[in-house]
Amino acid sequence: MDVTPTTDATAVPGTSAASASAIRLDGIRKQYPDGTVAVNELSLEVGAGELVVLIGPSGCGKSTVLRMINRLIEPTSGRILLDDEDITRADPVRLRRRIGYVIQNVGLFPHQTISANVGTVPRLLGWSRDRIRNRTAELLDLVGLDPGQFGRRYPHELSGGQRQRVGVARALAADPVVLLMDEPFSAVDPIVRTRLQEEFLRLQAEVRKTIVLVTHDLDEAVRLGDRIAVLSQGGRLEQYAPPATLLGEPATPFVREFVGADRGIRRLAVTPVTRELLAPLPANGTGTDLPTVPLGASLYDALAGLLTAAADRALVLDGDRPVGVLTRHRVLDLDVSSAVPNPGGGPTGSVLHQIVDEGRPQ
Ligand SMILES: Nc1ncnc2c1ncn2[C@@H]1O[C@H](COP(=O)(O)OP(=O)(O)OP(=O)(O)O)[C@@H](O)[C@H]1O
Repeated sequence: MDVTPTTDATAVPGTSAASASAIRLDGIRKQYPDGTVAVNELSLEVGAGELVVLIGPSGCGKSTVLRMINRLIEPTSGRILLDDEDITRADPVRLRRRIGYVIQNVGLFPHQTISANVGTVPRLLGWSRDRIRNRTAELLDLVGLDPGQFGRRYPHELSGGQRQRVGVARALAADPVVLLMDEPFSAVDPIVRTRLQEEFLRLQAEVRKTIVLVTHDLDEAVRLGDRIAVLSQGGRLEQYAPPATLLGEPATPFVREFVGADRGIRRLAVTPVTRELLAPLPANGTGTDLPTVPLGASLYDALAGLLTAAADRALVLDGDRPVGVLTRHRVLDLDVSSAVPNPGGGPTGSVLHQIVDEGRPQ
């Protein structure tokens, strides 16, 4: 993706860290008129520039929380703050111009070109035509779509993945302080989805928006989230933690069950190979036939490399320099030793051992 960082946010606003706001949910509650309590007394803080994922079973109130932040749904009680500003009573229309919103299936206007779709909010804000044109081209570039090629097309002339990228570009158009994303990648097939997630992570590294993203997909949550909030019915916050903590130390039986049988494997995907895990290098001249793993790679990738090579040990490289040896058992034992007490009979590292040992070429 051709990414051009913007340093002067007043010239072409849009991609500066300064344009992200912290969010604080302070005891928010939503009771619908029929008596359903969708969210009960939820408090949550999201740092400026942080990507937080809300996850939980269907009907636990994820979308309600998201839509309370941009006031598409009015909280019954509680407060929502952007930085230190209480927005619970702010004008919702003006508020929504500061908050980008990306939904499943994007919701592009079918009879408008891609450029016109991306320029929707800037037009509402009364920007000049030149400024809108420049901004639209910049945003399309940023999400990996050539403005010359795609700007004049209509939504039906794009693939699902391309439309999803346009949705992200449109949400970023007026340099929102917050981006809300409700199942943004779920309408595309798994391969496109993974690619969009990777592109999105690169984009976020560039724009550093404060993002709250709702998903059903734990892998997506683990891949994208700086922190993950697990909700159970009634918008109850079960745990709010970085992915590795959530997988390694589920705080409640609900979370343990929710993160499921393969949490050991998922956890490996978010844990890097560090020097502390390494055995000393083999004696001079030996070990050159071992598979190699870069320092900092995920333990999951390291283990996959070991299994592919049918090897018990890999040489770990810092750049070109070998710095130690990672053994298969070290990876698996690490998972065992860090597993939480497991009275519910859920997964432990020993399950990992079993999966790996049974799946391994003899
Ligand atoms: N307008 C409404 N009136 C009454 N109840 C509602 C209304 N909208 C949502 N609910 C209920 O509030 C609860 C939370 O809904 P919400 O859409 O926030 O859940 P969710 O976690 O986003 O679900 P999903 O993952 O299935 O999209 C559900 O029990 C739902 O039935």
